[in-house]
Amino acid sequence: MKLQIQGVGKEFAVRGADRPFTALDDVNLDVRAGEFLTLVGPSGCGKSTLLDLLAGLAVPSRGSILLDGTLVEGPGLDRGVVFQQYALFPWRTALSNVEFGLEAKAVPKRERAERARTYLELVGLSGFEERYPHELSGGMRQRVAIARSLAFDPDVLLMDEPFAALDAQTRESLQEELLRIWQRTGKTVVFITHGIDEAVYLGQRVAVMTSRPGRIKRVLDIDFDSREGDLRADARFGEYRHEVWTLLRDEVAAASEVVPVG
Ligand SMILES: Nc1ncnc2c1ncn2[C@@H]1O[C@H](COP(=O)(O)OP(=O)(O)OP(=O)(O)O)[C@@H](O)[C@H]1O
Repeated sequence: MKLQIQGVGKEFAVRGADRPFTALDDVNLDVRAGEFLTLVGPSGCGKSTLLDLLAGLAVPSRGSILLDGTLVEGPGLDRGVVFQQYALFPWRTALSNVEFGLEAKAVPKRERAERARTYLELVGLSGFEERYPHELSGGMRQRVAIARSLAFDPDVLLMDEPFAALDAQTRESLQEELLRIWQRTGKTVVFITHGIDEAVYLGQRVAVMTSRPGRIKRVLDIDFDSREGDLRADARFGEYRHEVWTLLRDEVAAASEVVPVG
């Protein structure tokens, strides 16, 4: 197993409330090496909280997270994180943004530039190396962010709604590219999304979360004969989509009934 999430809970202190708020409660999930797992759930169910825990940006209140059998205790270069907002350095060019992670790994300067070029090419951005973030479109910036997280060659990619801010067409082409990159590199990917189509299209498994507190409600295997061609036109795509939709509908209804503590 690449990642093991075992009995994980996360509480937050809430101003003015005498009890803490339970964002995650007893989350159990294993992610296999080389797997593409998507995570869906109603708004506020704790998806980003769970990703922060996997990234080591926060610590669980209960339970543990293991990466290759070792307890995750902080961020590390074995995990690359891509957020919804591009989080690029505005004063650095695309190339220099991608080189950033390599500086942390003490890769020599010449090799850094070469590797950064290779990854920019992989995400379809050859010719844009010297552009600054403000000179790139939203989709291009997100490609740079992906190239940056791939460049230092992490085993695991953690992605928090990376395509949510993009228009439908750009999103679809980036989804396709991400699948291609995943197939080529064999990374383990955990991908959070609001989109049911996106979850079914990208994931080999889709984990559906419950609302408040967040738990894993069900993990569905998405089993297409082949990932070539137009998956969305496959009859089974519609069936999986409906299954996830039904699981989510109950949770969204439950979430809207609950009055938040504090
Ligand atoms: N630092 C914090 N302090 C207090 N509460 C927090 C904190 N971070 C998150 N929460 C609460 O924990 C719950 C889960 O938040 P989280 O951002 O993980 O949800 P999400 O599923 O990613 O939501 P969305 O889909 O809307 O992005 C929310 O109710 C949120 O208000």
